[in-house]
Amino acid sequence: MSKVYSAEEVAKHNKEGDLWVIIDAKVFDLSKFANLHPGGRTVLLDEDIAGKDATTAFFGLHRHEVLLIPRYARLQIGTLRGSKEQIMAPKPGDLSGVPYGEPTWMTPGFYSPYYKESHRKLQVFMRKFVEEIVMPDAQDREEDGKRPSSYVVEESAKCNLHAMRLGPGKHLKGLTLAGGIVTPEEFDYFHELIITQELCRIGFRGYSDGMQGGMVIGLPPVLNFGRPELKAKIVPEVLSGKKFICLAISEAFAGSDVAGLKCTATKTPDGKHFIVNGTKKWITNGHFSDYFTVACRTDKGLTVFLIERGEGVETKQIKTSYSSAAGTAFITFENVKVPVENMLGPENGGLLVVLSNFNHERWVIAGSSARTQRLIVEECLKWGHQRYVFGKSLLEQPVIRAKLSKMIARVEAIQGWLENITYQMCHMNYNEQSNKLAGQIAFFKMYCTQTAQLTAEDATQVCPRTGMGRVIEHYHRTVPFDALLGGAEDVLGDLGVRQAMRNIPKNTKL
Ligand code: HEM
Repeated sequence: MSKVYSAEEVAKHNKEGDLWVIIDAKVFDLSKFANLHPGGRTVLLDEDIAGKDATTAFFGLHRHEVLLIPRYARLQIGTLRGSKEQIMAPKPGDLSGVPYGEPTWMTPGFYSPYYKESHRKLQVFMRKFVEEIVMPDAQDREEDGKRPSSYVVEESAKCNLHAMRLGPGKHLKGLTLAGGIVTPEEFDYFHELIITQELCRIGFRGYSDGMQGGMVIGLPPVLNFGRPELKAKIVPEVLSGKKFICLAISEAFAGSDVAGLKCTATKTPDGKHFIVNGTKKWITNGHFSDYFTVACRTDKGLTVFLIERGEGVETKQIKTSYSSAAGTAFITFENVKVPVENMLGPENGGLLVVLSNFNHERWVIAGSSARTQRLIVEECLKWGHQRYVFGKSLLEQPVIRAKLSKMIARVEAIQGWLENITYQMCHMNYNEQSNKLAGQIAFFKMYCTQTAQLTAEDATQVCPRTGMGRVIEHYHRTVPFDALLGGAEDVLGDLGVRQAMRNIPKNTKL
């Protein structure tokens, strides 16, 4: 491996059965691999490749990570005399050096009024955590479609990541967060935003949801509306990663229209239980959840219950076009006996419980969308820089630059808006947020998911969809989901305008 070869020596190995190439000052023996090469044997035997420096050709067709995979890295037999490796793999935790690859607050030489020392330290912690613990598992689970490994769940629990993902609040009390980088008292929405944005850098939408996406929306009703005894049992089990929870509202019959739900809960004559019957559909994490936060129709309205997996509860995995790692399920409840103590909030007062966490959920989805769009911009800039057509890099082509200009402008605009909303959230109590920010957040999420779809379209014009473009392909395939989750785009836009209508002073005239 440490052997040094001259270009002349390498050039002698230029035929079938005896085939060497140089890639970035490294010499590879592809004699046996040629027959196994996914891109075929003939391309390697080309007179410009066999025995030659194939660096430009290689990076025009492969991601750098191909060379880091052990079975391929082993093909290296030495290095080229007088040359030095130029292309370095990023180390876990590294920031991207690509312009616009990171939000400005993380870009050297830029300033921000929002982020303190603890935010910066948490960002560094999360980047390493994601790249060392989450990313390898995400890649494997994307291949086999299984749920995130228990190892990732346990490591997340060790640093109280599950608890931090629920945002600031009493549930953090007494916990050591990220090894003590931030205290529960100072933990704010910017800390949570950093966690959300670092997690979605893995670029696998379904896996991200599989990582307790159900908990982020299913546990808050328990925290905010559950009886103390129920909370004392369930919250620690879920935050320690021992048990899983999901939010089960939508049905085949009704999605955004929560008033149209058909799943029923009927009180037993002794008043001690409810009997739940009905179905739920598209429930993130439902397939592997132990607990279900379920909205049911009761005699005079809607009531939310915490239902434990057990007799009468069946879950079936739904095949989605994003990933089975999310455990998206169809659930049936058949004569499920639920104690009244498991009611979350008042009987027939479930609508408020369902609506109570929507702003937070939408803000989380929009924050992920903003960061994933940036990842796509970074992918396209890298690709445009390394891919050569008609003798020039793609970035030297004006049509490609025109696409990128729109993508970059959008991604910078949404991060700026996001940070403004987050700052308001840090300074407003729950009621103020509901009154003043519901419209802002609705518009913001609508705008994020609309721009995300434009960015997905633009990116597919810049970058191929498989191999080099696997991140773009996945993005293009999964991006429409965000436009629906937490409220469909058009419904949100309308909600924002209706909130503005309510607040126009009566005496206002042109
Ligand atoms: C160490 C050397 C090499 C290794 C380990 C390697 C490995 C791979 C792998 C794993 C793929 C599947 C697609 C992907 O994952 O990106 C691939 C595809 C391909 N490779 Fe290579 N390769 C090597 C060298 C080369 C060279 C020198 C060429 C020169 C032309 C080449 C041409 C191609 C082509 C044309 C494809 C198909 C690309 C596509 O479908 O978009 N490979 N290679």
